Amino acid sequence: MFEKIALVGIGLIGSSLARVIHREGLARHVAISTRSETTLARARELGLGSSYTMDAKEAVRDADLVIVSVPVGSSGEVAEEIAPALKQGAILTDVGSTKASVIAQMQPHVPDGVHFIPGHPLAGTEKSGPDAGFAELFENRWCIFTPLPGTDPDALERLSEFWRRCGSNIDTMDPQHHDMTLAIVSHLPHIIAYNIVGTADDLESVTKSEVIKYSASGFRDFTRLAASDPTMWRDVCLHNKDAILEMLARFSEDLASLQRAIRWGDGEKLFDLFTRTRAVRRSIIEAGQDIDVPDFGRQAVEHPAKQ
Ligand SMILES: NC(=O)C1=CN([C@@H]2O[C@H](COP(=O)(O)OP(=O)(O)OC[C@H]3O[C@@H](n4cnc5c(N)ncnc54)[C@H](O)[C@@H]3O)[C@@H](O)[C@H]2O)C=CC1
Ligand SMILES: O=C(O)C(=O)Cc1ccc(O)cc1
Repeated sequence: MFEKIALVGIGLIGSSLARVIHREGLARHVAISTRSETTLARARELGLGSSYTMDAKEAVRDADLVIVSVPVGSSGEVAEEIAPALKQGAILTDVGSTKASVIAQMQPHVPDGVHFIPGHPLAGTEKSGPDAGFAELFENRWCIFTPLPGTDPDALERLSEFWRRCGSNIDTMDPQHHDMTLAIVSHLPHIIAYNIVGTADDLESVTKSEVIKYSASGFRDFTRLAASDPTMWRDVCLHNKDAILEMLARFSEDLASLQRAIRWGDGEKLFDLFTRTRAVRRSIIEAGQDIDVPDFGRQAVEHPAKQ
């Protein structure tokens, strides 16, 4: 599909892209660049690309597609660094979990004649680094684009086709809508997980070994999310602040209402809420969106409805 693809950042997402690009033969040359020497050496050991450099400018030179896969707080500095070396007509995209902030950071540096199309694959795990990636990560997952006004339709179609070849389904929306939606479906669940595991870790009446020994699967599910990369999630919180605070405010109100129902023995209210939420889970399954992640996401479980 492309003569040369440059991957800036080669962690979970960048290395998964490298693997699927190789498997599907999507580029003749894959240039890999990252800031950390150790990570770059590991990427080389894993044979993830065709060339390796600490100099992002060198990696993106002559690339037809440049994919920036770094924590969202670093996207501005990366854009500034690579801008002078971007080829005319190249497509520049990212995979960041927040969109309005990434656009605000990157767009000012994008030269005329380069097609900047912000993107976000809704696919990941709690792991990070080049060893954590796998070629199947994007299979049957959504990739959302938040194109800027005036985006070249041909460039958008080319990038969409690339992600389809990686296994994803494509959707487009505006960045604010993306950030509000992701705040409730992804960012809040992670924040809640960090909080509950932190609360359990603080408990003095229950020893740490009891938390580990008796952790039921509900708590264990939270610990998986709470094991996610601290740099990445610090940046998500700082760069989707307004939407997250809005969702946290709603969540806190609803939690207070739930707390009151428990305090006053309002079983009917509890039963009604739990019935409503059970229906949400059923709708997800019926929509074929129930992609379970046993073995930390390495095997997508086929849902019976899709067989
Ligand atoms: N982990 C996940 O489940 C998902 C992550 N994302 C987004 O993908 C992006 C990358 O995340 P991961 O691959 O999970 O992170 P990661 O921690 O596995 O990898 C990050 C990579 O970026 C490099 N890096 C950091 N700062 C840099 C800089 N200033 N210049 C050049 N390279 C730099 C690191 O050396 C590393 O190679 C983030 O923006 C994240 O929000 C999107 C979907 C899912
Ligand atoms: O590990 C999980 O369950 C995730 O939710 C992964 C994830 C993290 C961040 C994203 O922007 C998209 C997907």
